[in-house]
Amino acid sequence: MIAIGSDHGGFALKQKVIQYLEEKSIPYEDMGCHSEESCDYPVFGHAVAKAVAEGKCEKGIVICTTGIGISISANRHPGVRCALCADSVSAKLTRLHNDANMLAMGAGIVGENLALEIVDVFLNTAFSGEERHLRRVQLIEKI
Ligand SMILES: O=C(CO)[C@H](O)[C@H](O)[C@H](O)COP(=O)(O)O
Repeated sequence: MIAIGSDHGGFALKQKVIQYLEEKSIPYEDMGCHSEESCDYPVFGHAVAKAVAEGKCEKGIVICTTGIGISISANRHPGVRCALCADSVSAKLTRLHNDANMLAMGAGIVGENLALEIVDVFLNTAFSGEERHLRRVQLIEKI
């Protein structure tokens, strides 16, 4: 199950990502927002991160205008590793190396086609599991 959320700045792109998830028959939970009316990105960053941190959803996708505020919010949750990606190489490497469990994107930064490519790579790349990467991920959690 993928948790997905955005603020008003990411709403339109969130709907495109949802369309992609539906086309691929990937189950998801839309945690809002539900229109382009102005709202506050931390509300949705926290909601998606909570679902991931509690294990209710395997991964999360969050979108705001820059992707910055919503990723900062998500990364306050222990156990959440939210990667802000604007290219598919970063999306691949953050799965392989960081075992990122959340993806953040900026709707004002990436276009629709690139965003869907990033989502596709993020969801279809497994953590490498290599010892050095595992050790570093464990060190992230050990603050
Ligand atoms: O990018 C964002 C946070 O990092 C948000 O999506 C907002 O768009 C941004 O903070 C600007 O706020 P505004 O209310 O859309 O002017």
